[in-house]
Amino acid sequence: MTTVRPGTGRSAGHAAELAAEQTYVSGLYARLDELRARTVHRLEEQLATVPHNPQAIGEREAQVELHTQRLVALDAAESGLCFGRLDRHDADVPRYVGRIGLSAEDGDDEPLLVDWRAPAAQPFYTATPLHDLGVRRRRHIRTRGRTVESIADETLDLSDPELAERPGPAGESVLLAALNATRTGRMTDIVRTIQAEQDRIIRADARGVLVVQGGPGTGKTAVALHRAAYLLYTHRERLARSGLLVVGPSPTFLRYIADVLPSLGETGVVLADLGGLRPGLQARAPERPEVAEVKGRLAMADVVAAAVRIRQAVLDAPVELEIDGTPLRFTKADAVRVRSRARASSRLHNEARPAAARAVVELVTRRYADELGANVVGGANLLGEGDVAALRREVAVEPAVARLIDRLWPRLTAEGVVARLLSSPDELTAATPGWSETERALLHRPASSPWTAADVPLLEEADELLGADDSAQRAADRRAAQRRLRHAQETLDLLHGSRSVDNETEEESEELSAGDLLDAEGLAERQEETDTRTTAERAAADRSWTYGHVIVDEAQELSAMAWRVLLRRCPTRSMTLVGDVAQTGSAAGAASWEQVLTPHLGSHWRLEELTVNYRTPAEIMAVADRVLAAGGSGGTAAQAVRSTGVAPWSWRVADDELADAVAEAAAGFDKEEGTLAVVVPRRRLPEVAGAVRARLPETSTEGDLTSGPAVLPPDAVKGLEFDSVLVVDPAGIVADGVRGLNDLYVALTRATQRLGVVHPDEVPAMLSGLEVRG
Ligand SMILES: Nc1ncnc2c1ncn2[C@@H]1O[C@H](COP(=O)(O)OP(=O)(O)OP(=O)(O)O)[C@@H](O)[C@H]1O
Repeated sequence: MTTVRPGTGRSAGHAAELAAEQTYVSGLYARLDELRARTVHRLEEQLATVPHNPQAIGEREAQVELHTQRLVALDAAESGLCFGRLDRHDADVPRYVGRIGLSAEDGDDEPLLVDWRAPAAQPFYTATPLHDLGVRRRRHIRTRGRTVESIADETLDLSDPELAERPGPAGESVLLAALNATRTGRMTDIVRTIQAEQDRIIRADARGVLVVQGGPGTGKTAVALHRAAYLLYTHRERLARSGLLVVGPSPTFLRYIADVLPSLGETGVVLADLGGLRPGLQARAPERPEVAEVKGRLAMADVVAAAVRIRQAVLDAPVELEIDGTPLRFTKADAVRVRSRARASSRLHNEARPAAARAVVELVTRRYADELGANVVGGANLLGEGDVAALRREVAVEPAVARLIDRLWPRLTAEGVVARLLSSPDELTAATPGWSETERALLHRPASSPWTAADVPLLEEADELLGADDSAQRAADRRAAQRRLRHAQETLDLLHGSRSVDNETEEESEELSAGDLLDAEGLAERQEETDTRTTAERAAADRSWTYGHVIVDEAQELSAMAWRVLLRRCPTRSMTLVGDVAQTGSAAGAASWEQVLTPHLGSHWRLEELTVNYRTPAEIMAVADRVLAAGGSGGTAAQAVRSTGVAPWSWRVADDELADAVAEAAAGFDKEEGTLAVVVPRRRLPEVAGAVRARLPETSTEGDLTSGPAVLPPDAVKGLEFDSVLVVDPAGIVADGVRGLNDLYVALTRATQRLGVVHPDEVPAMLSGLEVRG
């Protein structure tokens, strides 16, 4: 395939330039088709092979996975394959920038297309007239399908007289077009318009903890996701093995961002919110903020540890046992001895259970031997070592002894420990010395209560303390391995025996048999089951998995206990944490990054800031900034990059007419104008959602943002955005939240175009500048 590169086009007219770019872009698509066809062919070949042993199955699965990934990346690149071009001082041919890298078959020096993540593409995002990085001209190419619709040039070399005829903020207009586009309810990628301050963060060193602080709409989420794609590209091999985890604040938010990485050709990332982080559990029950705050305190680590220790019991009274008709007494002092020995044997409860069991069996055996071997005339015990060993075996299988072991040192699960702790007032009191009754009452709940997100760190903490008594599993694994080895040896013997030594010619004796190539151990290994799941699938299913990189969005919301969970998942501390301390809604969350990170990381983290708000128009930011100034905590407001000329409005209605008024206001938004969110204090949610749904049946409250208006409480809109936002009862939002002003700030800053406020009382003073509707 040949690809025509258009000339630099200094004298060509615009139409000719456009036509030349079309030819080039068509060439790129032809190459994409070629690669896709080749990949499909390879995939089909692999799928057609019939592997004959587990190792071959593993190899085939790996190949299938490789080609599938490649195909996903090629498919993802279809829309907007090429979006930029750099003309450079020192090169004759232009450099094209796009969603993936493409090279010509013959390995042309300059690739046909440079992946946006490659170092060679960076000047597309960062070159300026002052620091042109060797770039004369930057061209933005807009395509629809495979057709080049427009080109827009930016001149960086102002001394070039020809280029100087066409200076202008082309980059700005491309950006503004992207920002003004109607929203679909699903976040999209921003590869065409990444800004220089964002690019710096996306490409920052993967090592260490990077905190990205930025006001609303500064692109923190977008940057975090593009950084994930960048890291996967730059450290592909390492992260393919260890995996990358992206943590967001809620399932709705995860749905909202779910398309971004696949659209960048990356599918091997684990997305989770705190409630979904524990394999096999979806902790989704609602939680009162004050309860979540207590559960999130660092002190809960000690409480969970105490709850585990409480289960390592001693006896209130001696236990009477009878073994083969012989009565035996197991005393309180015996129980204390068992506990000391087990505690000394291991830090982890379940791993110490065999030691506890051994100690019980030993003590009972000694008592038993004392009874049976007692010399009636005094003097030494009459039983020999062999006799005692026989008694020990008898004791070990005695059901009453097994019950005693279970009582003194039960096998524990995290769910069992935490459920009992939270539902038992006695255990709560014992595990929380020095706490107030009010605090204990907040923790207390019925035994059968469903799990909440704030419970997840407690469960994970318990798991850390429990470990697993995997002695039975290890013994079973050993037996299975021995069986495989025996079987492999027999197979090899059979193969060897089938060669008749007498008839062996010289040539035949030179032939290698399976036995020559492989010993029994090698063959046994091949027969082991091969895990054919992808890294992401394995990581998501394994609570002890440690990731190569962890990205946390809305990181300000996490409690101290949640940080412990995430830091355990990333022992290398290669992490990107993005958030805004001015948007913290949860009481357990951060008022400042120092406050939340110092206990875990000391000063081992670095801070970057994003300063431009790409979402919220200046008219709305002016309102939101007044809320921030009125006492929203921490953070810095970001400068709005555009204004719409549309004034935000407020509408005062009677309290008992509020729901209907909101429904009327919601119906007043034109569907053509994109998505609408109605943000309501939680206590008014049912009433308002009911009224809006009665008027607009497509209304959602479940977090599906792609259909009709979404009626949501303030905590659920964190991280999201909508073309229009109706904030209902702002004073109620402030009064309800633990950090109510922050909640109101978040609600106001979700809008990309229009904002309305419907309120039952006087509008709060800080919102008094709104255009009044009557
Ligand atoms: N460089 C960019 N080009 C185009 N759009 C951008 C750019 N940066 C940000 N945006 C858009 O601005 C909006 C806000 O971005 P994002 O949600 O990432 O901000 P945020 O800082 O996470 O906001 P918040 O903290 O308020 O949730 C999104 O629609 C995003 O696509």
